[in-house]
Amino acid sequence: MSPLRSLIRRQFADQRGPFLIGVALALVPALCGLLLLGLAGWFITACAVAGAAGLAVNYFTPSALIRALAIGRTAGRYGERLMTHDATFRFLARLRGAVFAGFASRRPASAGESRSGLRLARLTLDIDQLDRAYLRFVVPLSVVSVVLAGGAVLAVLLAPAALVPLAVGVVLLTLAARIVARRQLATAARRMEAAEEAMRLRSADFVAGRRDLAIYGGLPAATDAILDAGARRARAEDPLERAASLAEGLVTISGQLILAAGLIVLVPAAAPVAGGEASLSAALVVGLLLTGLGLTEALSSLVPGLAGLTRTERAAARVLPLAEAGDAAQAERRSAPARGPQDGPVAGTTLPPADAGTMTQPAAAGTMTPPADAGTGIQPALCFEAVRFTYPGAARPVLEDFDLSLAPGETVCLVGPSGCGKSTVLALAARLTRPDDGLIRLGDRPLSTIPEAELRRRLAVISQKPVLFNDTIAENLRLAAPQASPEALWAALDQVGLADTVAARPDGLSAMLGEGGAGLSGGEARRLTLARALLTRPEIVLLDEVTEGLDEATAAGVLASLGAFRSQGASLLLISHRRRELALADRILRLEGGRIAATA
Ligand SMILES: Nc1ncnc2c1ncn2[C@@H]1O[C@H](COP(=O)(O)OP(=O)(O)OP(=O)(O)O)[C@@H](O)[C@H]1O
Repeated sequence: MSPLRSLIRRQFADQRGPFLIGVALALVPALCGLLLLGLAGWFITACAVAGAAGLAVNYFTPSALIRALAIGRTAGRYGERLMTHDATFRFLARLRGAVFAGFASRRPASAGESRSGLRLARLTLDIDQLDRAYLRFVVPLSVVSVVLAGGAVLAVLLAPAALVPLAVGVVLLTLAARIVARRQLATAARRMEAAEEAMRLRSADFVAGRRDLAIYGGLPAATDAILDAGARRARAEDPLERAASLAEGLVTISGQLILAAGLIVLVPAAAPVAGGEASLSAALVVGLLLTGLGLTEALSSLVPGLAGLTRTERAAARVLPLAEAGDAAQAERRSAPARGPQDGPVAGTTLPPADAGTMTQPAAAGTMTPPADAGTGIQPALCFEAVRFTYPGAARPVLEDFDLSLAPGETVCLVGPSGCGKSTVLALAARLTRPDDGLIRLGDRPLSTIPEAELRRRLAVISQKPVLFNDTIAENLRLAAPQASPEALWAALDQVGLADTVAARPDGLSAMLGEGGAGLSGGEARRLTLARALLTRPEIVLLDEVTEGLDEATAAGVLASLGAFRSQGASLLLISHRRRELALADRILRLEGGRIAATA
């Protein structure tokens, strides 16, 4: 099934009632418009004929009908817009949820997947494009089909000869649809999207790197690169625009042919037959001809939908597989509470106390409880067993036969030369990527079997680039714990030494942060992410060079905040080269050649 058809089917299944009511309501203004034109034509002609013949004419009833049709057309259009747009936006809102759930559930291409922001921007644009399928294609096509079917019935009843131009008109409409759905246009649309992507990427690079570009004299070349992508976009758009114009022309010609069908029916009927009256009055003929003119207007409503068809189809082809993956992920999440005890704690259940040293969770069915650490007899909080990991396309694995064990409440610092795989260890522990071989356990369960929501609650990742959003301090904190009370937020801020700073702001917790946490210093931003993580009382905290780029005093403040996790009983796995972090560690592990080479 074509992506467009799948999309329409999905919307129909999602919004069955509003979908059909929208189409039915769209018929009201179309039919009122047609009747209005016809009645007005008839009325004016009838008045002129009556005036010329000196006859009286009842103009109250037609005037009232004209007014009623005008009101009906306006009200119908309002109702139709309300219903069709509401149905579409509700459908898109649900689709967005499924698409982003699908996006989130994908296996990351690699730990360092880049440009995901731009990919999301593309996806957002794609979803916006999908409103056209129903609003600009299904609704006008349904109206035109009903009106043409009505015209065909009239032709059969009044003059079958009129079916010929009517049929030619329909053939031309089909041709117009075929022209815009041509395969070559899909290629042009692909080129246009590639050029748009290049424009967006180059513009983003231009904005992010404008200072370096200015220093090294690269501004003109960067500007030319953006303009070049713009020119490529314009060239790719050309065939699409030409096809749209051709389709518009064909729709107009088919409208004229349908008008010709009207003339074939009406003109002979207006001619007086031998020895008698004409079967249709002149006024009625003018009225019906104007109705035919109105029909050409209805046909032209198809043009925008036809012109955007290729892009809508391509957008649907990209979005729908993600939406299906999202449906599956959401269904899995919904069914999670119904699972048996073999899956361990599920989202919403209370976790064991943060003192992981006393954890006594049952083992997952089918998985053996791993032996406790032979030396201490304590179950490790996090454990890598013979893990191998290779980046896609890389010649050699980064980690090979890699073992690591982190005891409950322990702080371990991972050191090693640049590129030896330290960040990869954190990415694997956070399940941002998965090992090729070997096993990673969180407590007594394989990491791969832990439901996503539970994993994110039990394990926090804090990187050297704090991720903060353009929102209030409270909402930035509640990202981790949406139900957290203001008291809990203040307590977390207090634990990282930020409570006084936030309290000093006029808006306190409601103070807005700019993009990326603008409005906070580097140290404050890092401490805010620590406070956010504290709210979930994680068992494991993974920290990647958290004091990088901070001066000694600020770094000391951030490191002091880590004590709050330790007092909650959490295990800390740090990556750092700095003496100040090493001093915190219970153990220092040196990673070299894909495995732990030394322990201190
Ligand atoms: N997304 C990726 N795709 C392919 N190779 C990658 C990717 N990310 C990292 N690598 C490679 O894997 C190796 C390990 O990278 P990693 O970032 O884990 O090292 P690191 O020890 O954290 O380095 P640093 O101390 O410089 O941050 C490096 O050789 C790096 O080039």
